[in-house]
Amino acid sequence: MSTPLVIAISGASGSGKSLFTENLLKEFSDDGKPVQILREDHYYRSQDHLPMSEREKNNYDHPKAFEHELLVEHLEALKNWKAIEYPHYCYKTHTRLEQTEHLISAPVIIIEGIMLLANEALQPLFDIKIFVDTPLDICLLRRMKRDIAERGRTLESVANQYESTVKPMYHQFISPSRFTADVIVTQGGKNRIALDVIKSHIQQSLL
Ligand SMILES: Nc1ncnc2c1ncn2[C@@H]1O[C@H](COP(=O)(O)OP(=O)(O)O)[C@@H](O)[C@H]1O
Ligand SMILES: Nc1ccn([C@@H]2O[C@H](COP(=O)(O)O)[C@@H](O)[C@H]2O)c(=O)n1
Repeated sequence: MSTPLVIAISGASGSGKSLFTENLLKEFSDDGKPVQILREDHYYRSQDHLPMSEREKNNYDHPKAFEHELLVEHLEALKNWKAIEYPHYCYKTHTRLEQTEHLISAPVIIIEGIMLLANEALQPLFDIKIFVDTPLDICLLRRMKRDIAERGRTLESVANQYESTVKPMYHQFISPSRFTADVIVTQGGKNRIALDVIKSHIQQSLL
């Protein structure tokens, strides 16, 4: 049996990574090819030991906020057709959930997240590296809507976090990581041509 193909999808928060991933997944679900999806956000470090007031102050846009060691371990296992205990994360309480999910490997594994291309230890595990490149002002507007509707944030907290960590960390870590990508996707999660090109490359690799 061949080694699973691992596709990393990165870019700024609100750039359209999740939508692009969902749309790519649909392409393969329609064809009946098993695909497994992972999210880097699930690997945010547990903060059970800290009170909420401390958790709220954390810099979630620094590479150290993620337990990348565990993600490396999990990707290595999946590449060897072994199952993993996939962590789950809660943005409202800023910590991991107690329950994990037993996840089996698949011929295609897609992982999406902001810091994937900024971490050297992860690079050898990726077969295709994609960077979703969306202007930051559009990312901010999308993030505002989403964080208020889905992640229990206020307009003021989104604006403060954006100025203090999201924007500076984007320029320090995420934006430079685009140069390690194989493909840069403009127009966010709905770029039909990018989806077709990547789908066809994956199909060729699976032959
Ligand atoms: N090309 C697009 N056009 C319109 N809305 C989009 C587009 N791409 C993403 N969105 C919307 O923007 C929001 C953030 O996108 P999402 O994929 O969650 O970003 P990310 O995963 O990069 O943080 C979502 O509500 C999504 O539906
Ligand atoms: N407790 C947390 C954890 C993460 N964030 C923010 O999420 C962003 C990454 O997720 P996307 O789906 O937007 O890519 C990142 O920019 C963190 O600031 C948070 O606010 N709270």
